[in-house]
Amino acid sequence: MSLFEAKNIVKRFGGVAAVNDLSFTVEKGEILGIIGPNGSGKTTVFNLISCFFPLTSGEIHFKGKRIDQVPAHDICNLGIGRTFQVVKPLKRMTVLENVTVGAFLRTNSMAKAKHKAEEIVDFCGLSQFKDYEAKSLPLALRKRLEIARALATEPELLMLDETCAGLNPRESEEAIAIIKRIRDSGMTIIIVEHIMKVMMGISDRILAINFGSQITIGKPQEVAGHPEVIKAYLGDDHA
Ligand SMILES: Nc1ncnc2c1ncn2[C@@H]1O[C@H](COP(=O)(O)OP(=O)(O)OP(=O)(O)O)[C@@H](O)[C@H]1O
Repeated sequence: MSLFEAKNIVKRFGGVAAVNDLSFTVEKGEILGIIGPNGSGKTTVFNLISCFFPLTSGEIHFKGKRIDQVPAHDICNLGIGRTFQVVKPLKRMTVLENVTVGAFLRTNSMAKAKHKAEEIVDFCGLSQFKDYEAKSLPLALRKRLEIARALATEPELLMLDETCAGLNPRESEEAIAIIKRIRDSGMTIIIVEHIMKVMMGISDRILAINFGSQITIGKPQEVAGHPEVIKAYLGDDHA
């Protein structure tokens, strides 16, 4: 049984099918990358998985249970963590406090939550900033904090939405190094990134979508060479 399964999921906003009959699985320990041009439905897929929006039709299963009817605030409890394309830290709290809030999902003990948060802050390379207010951090560190907050909830499936967007090449490399460390810890990840090189290097499989529908799914090399993927990214002349 797959850890995660989306079955024929559809999301319509008025007349627009943002996600149109997508089906895919994610195996335990796997990294699935989702690629597609702007507006192709990647963030909507994340919002459907985290029950931010109700499905128009289809089903979502996690650990063998149907979860698409679960209230959004319970999704994290079930073991699905996510970051947002637009980062949303608790601005007036420090880095450590932000991560501690996440850790409270799994414990009522302040000491245990703080200990867990310290470990994760360290893992994400944020130790020297742990007493900084979140609002004072530059974007690259706020993005790292976003990952740390999600990790603190001890997810079994982590969804990373454009962690490298807005970062310069050096900051992107640092973010990728953290994502690789998370991968090496055995975490199951669904990742959306615009930088193809990042997606090729980090994903076990890639799901390519356009207009909310699947173009293809498979190993990174196969997907990158697929004529429809090349066409979606570069236009007809290159396919
Ligand atoms: N809340 C909403 N209401 C109406 N339409 C929406 C909503 N959210 C997304 N859409 C539409 O659904 C489609 C898919 O958008 P989505 O943000 O999922 O794409 P994306 O692949 O994540 O784009 P990007 O790469 O630019 O972040 C777009 O046409 C978008 O305008």
